[in-house]
Amino acid sequence: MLIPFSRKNCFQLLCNLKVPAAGFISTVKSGLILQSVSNDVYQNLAVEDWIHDHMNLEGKPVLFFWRNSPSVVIGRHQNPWQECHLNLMREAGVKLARRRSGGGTVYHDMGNINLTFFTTKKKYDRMENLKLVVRALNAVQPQLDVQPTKRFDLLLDGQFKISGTASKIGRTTAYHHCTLLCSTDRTLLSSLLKSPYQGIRSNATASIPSLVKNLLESDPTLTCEVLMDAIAAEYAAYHQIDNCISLINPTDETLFPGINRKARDLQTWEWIYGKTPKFSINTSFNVLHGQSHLEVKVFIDVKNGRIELCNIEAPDHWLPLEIRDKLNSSFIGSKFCPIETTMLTNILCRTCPEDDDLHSRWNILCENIKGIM
Ligand SMILES: Nc1ncnc2c1ncn2[C@@H]1O[C@H](COP(=O)(O)OC(=O)CCCC[C@@H]2CCSS2)[C@@H](O)[C@H]1O
Repeated sequence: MLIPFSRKNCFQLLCNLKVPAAGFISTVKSGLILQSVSNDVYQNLAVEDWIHDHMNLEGKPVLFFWRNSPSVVIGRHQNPWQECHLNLMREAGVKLARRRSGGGTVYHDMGNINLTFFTTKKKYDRMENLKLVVRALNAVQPQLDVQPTKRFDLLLDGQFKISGTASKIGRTTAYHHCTLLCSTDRTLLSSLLKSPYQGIRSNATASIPSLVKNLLESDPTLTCEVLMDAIAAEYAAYHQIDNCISLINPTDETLFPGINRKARDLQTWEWIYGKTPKFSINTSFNVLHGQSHLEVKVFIDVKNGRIELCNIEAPDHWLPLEIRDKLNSSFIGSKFCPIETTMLTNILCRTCPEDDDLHSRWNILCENIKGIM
């Protein structure tokens, strides 16, 4: 990829600084346009946290561009089992991240641009930011019909969503972040954002699905680089700052002291799954027994991502009551997660009577339970 002159220039400027780089970041004069060199969703979300927590944005707004390798990003108060196809994501190596802002679930890949507009709380204005993006899009392609909606989405041709918005408002500073679909894999997007898990009840925020489209499908010249350059130019003109994009490395502790810790926190099971609002599952599956099918019912309550209550109901002749009771009680307190369940059920299985038939039923049951995680 060719780095435009303005980007390379700024990067060199940042690298050649004599003063500590963190000093540079926090002593910005009038505004700054940053772009991450990382495609790691946790590292990029950590940059947002860092700027939000450490920068004085008074009179110095910041625009941050970032792109990620394939990831699903859920809102702060969402339930990943309700929002996405976790099994498919594991198979396809797609990361799951929980962001600090509210709202719905989106899919990211290198064809999706994320924009974060950092301001003081007073200057926070999502519509103003979206209008700026629309002006930038129309500057490169005047024929594009893009409009912001009341929900702060951007719609192409009045019906296709090309951008979704979320925000975080702190005590003094705030950020508005949004996506921009340029050339994302739409097939993967829609298959990953469909939950196969049945019978979940919760008060978690639900996403609002839309028809989506990529800008590149309307005009093949609208690559991510072209779009970022156009938005940067519009932002620079609006804020009367240099049209210069500074490349930043989100693992650079000299620039962002403490940032790697923030990225690690965002990657923990406790944050991604453990912050899911309390939910319950009421489902069932059929198992083959001789020539007929039997129904196994499952009721599970999950709090902080851990099983608080478990009730597996199956006919006694298929699974003896004492074994079911053992399974139900040993699940309590464990993570609602297939890896932990595999470990737990393997250990428990060794305590079962040595009976091949029983072991095979046990395996069927455990595979089905893991299938709902
Ligand atoms: N990347 C992307 N861009 C736009 N729309 C998308 C995207 N991925 C999925 N969707 C569609 O939006 C809905 C969810 O819409 P919903 O309105 O529920 O949620 C959002 O829009 C949240 C936007 C969060 C933006 C943050 C910015 C940086 S980190 S993530 C989903 O079901 C799809 O139909």
